[in-house]
Amino acid sequence: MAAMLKPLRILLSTSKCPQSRSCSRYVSRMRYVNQLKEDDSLCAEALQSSHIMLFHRLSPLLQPAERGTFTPATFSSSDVQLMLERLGHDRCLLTESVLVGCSEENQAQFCLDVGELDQAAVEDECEGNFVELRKSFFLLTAAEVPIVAKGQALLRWHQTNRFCCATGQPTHRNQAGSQRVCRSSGTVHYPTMSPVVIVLVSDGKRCLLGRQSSFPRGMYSALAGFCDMGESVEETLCREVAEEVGLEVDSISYSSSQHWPFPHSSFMLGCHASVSPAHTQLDVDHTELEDARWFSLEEITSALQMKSPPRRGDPPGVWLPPKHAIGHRLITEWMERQQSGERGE
Ligand SMILES: NC(=O)C1=CN([C@@H]2O[C@H](COP(=O)(O)OP(=O)(O)OC[C@H]3O[C@@H](n4cnc5c(N)ncnc54)[C@H](OP(=O)(O)O)[C@@H]3O)[C@@H](O)[C@H]2O)C=CC1
Ligand SMILES: [Mg+2]
Repeated sequence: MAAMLKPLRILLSTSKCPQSRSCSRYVSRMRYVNQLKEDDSLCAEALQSSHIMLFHRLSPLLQPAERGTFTPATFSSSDVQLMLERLGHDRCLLTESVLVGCSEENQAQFCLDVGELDQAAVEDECEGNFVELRKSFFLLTAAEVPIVAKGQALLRWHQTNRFCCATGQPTHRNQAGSQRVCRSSGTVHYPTMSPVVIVLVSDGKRCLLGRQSSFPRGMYSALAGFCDMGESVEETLCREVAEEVGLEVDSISYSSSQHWPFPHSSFMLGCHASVSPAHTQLDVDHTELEDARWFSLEEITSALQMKSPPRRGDPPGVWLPPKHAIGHRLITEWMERQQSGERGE
């Protein structure tokens, strides 16, 4: 029987706001990660005693956790090296790991794609399953999603940027995987994200959601659109709302942001916007959206309570984005504001 890899149960930590925790620990962690990005030999040393999350063709390895939940499987680098040897693979694959952060205990965290290995054999060794990233978003906690999304996005970037777009020559990564260099021109390439504005429009009593034909059945979300070159967030927001539903917004407020790995790393800037209750007639661009409509507070409240998407044969119901998506956060914020406004009246 194959020797099983013993998973490490560690607290996955992403960067936290300096004011929210002990400042000095946060500062030392951030500086350590920065050093690892800049110093290849320090990073190679850190890799030898690091924690590693595994992916197979960009799907993260998950293991069952308490009460029917799942968690990203994390292993020591020596266990990963032993597994690579047992499966007849070169230990060198380990150096293709990408740095994703560092634990509260200053232990470097890496992600490695073992797509060259037999998927079932790795799953057997590790007592877990590789789960497609979108699906894994429904299984993981809010603390685990960002680091898994970051790991997948970085691994994808390396897989698709092996050649310099200016010279056509191969590019070479640094040990942390935070950049690739074209040695023939000296150009340094960094991982990129496309800025996207996502906006929840309200007329004071209702909020506006749309759906693309590619969304799962019954799912509606806030309007979103990529920023054009040279645009500000405000300009993108006004243009997208005008293009997609034919409305002019009166006011805008920023909510929060999120890295979104689908389909190719967007940087989502989440906003609320209001339109005049006198100008709410929609003129939907059906080349962009299959449907868009206004939703009452009651409709949103009951849609947020749905635990699973509508199945085939169920009565048509509205399904909102998963709880880790910024679209979900904007809708929840709007609902809470409406409820507190109502209570205050
Ligand atoms: N996290 C969340 O809650 C949500 C996230 N999103 C994400 O927001 C993103 C943008 O939303 P969407 O409504 O599709 O955007 P848009 O309304 O801008 O429409 C998408 C189209 O814009 C064009 N486009 C322009 N710039 C880019 C670029 N940099 N990358 C890709 N396409 C571009 C493409 O057209 P063409 O193919 O004709 O060139 C594409 O089909 C999506 O990737 C989606 O995953 C959306 C909703 C919720
Ligand atoms: Mg759009």
